[in-house]
Amino acid sequence: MGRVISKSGAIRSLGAMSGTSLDGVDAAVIETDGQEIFDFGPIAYRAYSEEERETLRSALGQWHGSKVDTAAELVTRAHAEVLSEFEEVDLIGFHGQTLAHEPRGRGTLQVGDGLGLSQALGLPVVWDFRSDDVALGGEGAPLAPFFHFACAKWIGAQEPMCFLNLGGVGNLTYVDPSFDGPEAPGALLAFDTGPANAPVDDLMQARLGLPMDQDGELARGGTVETGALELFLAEPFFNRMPPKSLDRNDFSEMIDLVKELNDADAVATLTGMSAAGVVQGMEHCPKPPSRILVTGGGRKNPVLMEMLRVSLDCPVGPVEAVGLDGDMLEAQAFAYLAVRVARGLPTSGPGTTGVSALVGGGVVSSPARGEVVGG
Ligand SMILES: Nc1ncnc2c1ncn2[C@@H]1O[C@H](COP(=O)(O)OP(=O)(O)OP(=O)(O)O)[C@@H](O)[C@H]1O
Ligand SMILES: CC(=O)N[C@H]1[C@@H]2OC[C@@H](O2)[C@@H](O)[C@@H]1O[C@H](C)C(=O)O
Repeated sequence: MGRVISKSGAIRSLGAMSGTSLDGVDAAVIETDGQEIFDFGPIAYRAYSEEERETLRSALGQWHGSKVDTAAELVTRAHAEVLSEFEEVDLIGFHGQTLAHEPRGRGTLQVGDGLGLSQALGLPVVWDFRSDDVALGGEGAPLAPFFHFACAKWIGAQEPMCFLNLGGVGNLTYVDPSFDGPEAPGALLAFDTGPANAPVDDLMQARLGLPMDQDGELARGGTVETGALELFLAEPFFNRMPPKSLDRNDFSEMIDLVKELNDADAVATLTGMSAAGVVQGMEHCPKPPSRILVTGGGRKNPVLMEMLRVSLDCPVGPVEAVGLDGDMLEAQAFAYLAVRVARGLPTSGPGTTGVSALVGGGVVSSPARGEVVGG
């Protein structure tokens, strides 16, 4: 059982993320006051089984109905399993699983029952992080940037730099650490860069029954088909000014652009598209960044990383180079954001989601009191 959340001082917060790759639940503890990172704590991972992944996949793009309910139950159960392993935690930040994201349309949907988790675990749970931002006209994503600002301070960055997350979707955060906090205009610029691993994973699954192109082995032997790459870059998304965000399957028709290609060329071309989206996105950085630190599963794909290195004129490397954990950064982000919500601090702003003013989203559910909106 955790302590009562105080108004100041360090909180041990446990964050959990079920990302767009549908691979599993990442969970990680951090100690923070909602501004500074004091320490990183234990981590855990709970993979989805093949059957569970299929259940989630079949609910993607749906807003209600039995598939959504089944997915939500599965997400809540998987989180309860992994989160109950942790001890000495004060607060939980529960992202849930995004099934649909249409910020300028029907909204954004992250499934999983935060109130039920709170009651099962006996701890306050912060959840539904994105809805308020969307309701106020923001993209609702990406939300990790306020945490990236704290990470830049934690690593002692002095110059503008970028964090690049290569998950199912890619997202980039430009951080200028000369500002005092993430709320300051100009401290952050963030947006989704395009699809990252999702199209490669989908093609590998459809053609070869494999979940990913492990270590870029197939792409390494293929050639990028430039015609398909040009068609991809002609998509209106790439001409839009940031902030901007994507749903996992917004670019699922990319697979059609490579349908005539052999497996190696098709995967190489989809990998090249992911890299090209990032390269295009880098043009929006207000100043040239001193380095790009890469997080998410795509940093383990040497072919994708090499494509980025040859096209970008600043050092590109995994976040492990500065002592961060690229498998856990998103879970840590939602642990950090939970503390900000509990303390009434904003979690997004004009530079990160395009919302017109700072927003502190999120719902706080406590086991005793039920649901309380806001921090
Ligand atoms: N060794 C590897 N070689 C190639 N690709 C890899 C490797 N390891 C992981 N990946 C890719 O990374 C993906 C998982 O990335 P990650 O866990 O960052 O995604 P996510 O958090 O679910 O997505 P998002 O950040 O969009 O929510 C896998 O689906 C796979 O495509
Ligand atoms: C709607 C949604 O869940 N978006 C995710 C997704 O995965 C990567 C990218 O698209 C990013 O915008 C976001 O996640 C990260 C954690 C974020 O909010 O920062």
